Formats: sequence, C-alpha cells, structure tokens
Amino acid sequence: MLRITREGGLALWTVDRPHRRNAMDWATMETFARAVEEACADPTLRVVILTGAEGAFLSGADLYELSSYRTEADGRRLSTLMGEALRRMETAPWISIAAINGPARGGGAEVALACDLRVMAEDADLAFVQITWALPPGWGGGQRLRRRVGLGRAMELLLTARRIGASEALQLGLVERIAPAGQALAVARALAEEILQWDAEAVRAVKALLREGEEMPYEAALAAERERFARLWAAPAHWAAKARFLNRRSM
Ligand SMILES: CC[C@H](C(=O)O)C(=O)SCCNC(=O)CCNC(=O)[C@H](O)C(C)(C)COP(=O)(O)OP(=O)(O)OC[C@H]1O[C@@H](n2cnc3c(N)ncnc32)[C@H](O)[C@@H]1OP(=O)(O)O
Repeated sequence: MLRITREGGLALWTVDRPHRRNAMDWATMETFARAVEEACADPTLRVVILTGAEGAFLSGADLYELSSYRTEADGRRLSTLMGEALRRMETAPWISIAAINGPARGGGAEVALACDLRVMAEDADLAFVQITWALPPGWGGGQRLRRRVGLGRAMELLLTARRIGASEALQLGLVERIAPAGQALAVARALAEEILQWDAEAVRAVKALLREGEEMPYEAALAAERERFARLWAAPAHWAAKARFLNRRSM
C-alpha cells in the first residue's frame, strides 16, 4: 500500500504497511514504480517526500510474501522492478526527499540512498542487512553506497550489516539533515519549502547537472554545467529576480 497525497507542487508518498514495518510487497513495489513513472509525466510536480507509516521508514522487501518466490527469475524480477524504479527516480525532474522516521532496513536503506536528499530522525537507524539473508544489495544500494562513502566504508557497512545511527549517518554523508524524534516528516516538509521557493527550472537544472555529472568525464560535466548556466542566464526568471534586486529601492 502506497498512500499518495498532493499539496501543490509537493507530493507525499507514504508506504503504509505498519504491520510489516512498511516492508514492500509486490503490489506496493508495482504501485511505487507506476507512481514514479506517472510523476515523471507531471510537469507540475516539483518535490516528492517519501516516508513510512507509524514510526518506521521502510523494512525492505516483504520477507513473508517473497518466501514463495524462489527462482532466479523471481530474484531478477525483484531487483529489476525496484532497481529500475529507483534509477528512474534519480533521473526524474523532481526532487525526492526521504523522511527517515524509523528503521530503514535492507532495500529500505537502498530506497533512502536513491533519493536526492535524506532527513533522518535522531532515533532512526539504517542497516544494509542483505548479507544476513545471504544476499548482496539488489536495488542499487551497493553502487550508491560506494559512490557516497567510498569503497572501504561501503564494504564495511555491507559486510557487517551493522546499524548506522543518525549522527554517524550525517558524519558519513549518508543523510543531509537530522530531525528530533518524531519530526522527520516535519523537517522534510520544511526542506521541501526551502526548495519550492526557487524557480522550478533552476531547481531542475541543479539536479540534472549534478546527476548527469556523476556519469560524465570531468571536463564534459564542466561543459554541460556551463551550458545549463548559459541557457538559464537568458531565462525570464533570472531577469525577474535581478529586477527585484536592482529596483528594490524604488519599490
Ligand atoms: C532487495 C530487497 C532486500 C532483499 O531482498 O535482500 C530486502 O530488503 S530483504 C528484507 C530486509 N529487511 C529486514 O531484514 C528487516 C527485518 N525486520 C527487522 O529487522 C525489524 O522488524 C525492524 C528493525 C524493521 C523493526 O523492528 P521492531 O522490533 O520494531 O518490529 P518487529 O521486528 O517486531 O516487526 C513487527 C512486524 O513487522 C514484520 N516485519 C518487519 N520487517 C519485515 C519485512 N522486511 N518483511 C516482512 N515482515 C516484516 C515482523 O515480522 C513483525 O510481524 P510478525 O507478524 O510479528 O512477524
């Protein structure tokens, strides 16, 4: 069950399976993948906050449901469905914010890493527990972790499955903001408002240049950034902002 609510340019996506600490069953994964695609076709959507119901973030895949899907093809379906949906979210024109309001385990930790930004409650924790199930990460969390914390730390976190508390997550660069217990969603909303105040095209350009730059050689990424700057330099929103400053004394 994925509950979606909309408030202007902001959408709130809540995985609502508290009886399973918000583990994702097939239906929830398919709904999530569809929601990502539909959101990418909605030019009015600017920020998506993703969270879990009732004090847990996401507990990964639903271990009960998946216990009857044992073939390699089932594993490929599981890794492909969510792996591709998370990659689509990374390249989406809207900003994704994970409000980590409780335990994020396994695939749940991978979903958090695939978001553009993360707000973590001080009493929440992350754990990449796949190894405890005799598995590597399946939803892209290994590559995202390595890029974010480096090879050695990624290896340590994946091979120990240890819990990462909020202060360590912030120190490792795994999350961008810490919230008081019970306030992850409120702090994520405040972060969303900080982003929504800016010109939509400029926000999209910042995400695009940072995301595409991850896949480019340095010189090409610098050139792409310069091009995006040049295009928005001529945009009306830029000159309207400048006019407000230049004419502020006469306003
Ligand atoms: C690529 C996906 C990846 C993979 O397939 O490799 C995965 O994500 S596999 C799943 C990885 N997730 C886990 O291993 C997390 C397991 N759960 C826990 O560690 C805890 O439940 C925790 C920390 C999330 C919450 O602990 P708490 O003490 O608050 O609650 P309980 O443990 O009592 O759980 C309550 C209730 O929820 C059920 N539950 C929790 N997680 C899952 C899950 N992933 N799938 C199915 N069900 C889950 C738990 O079994 C309890 O229900 P009950 O009916 O009492 O069994």
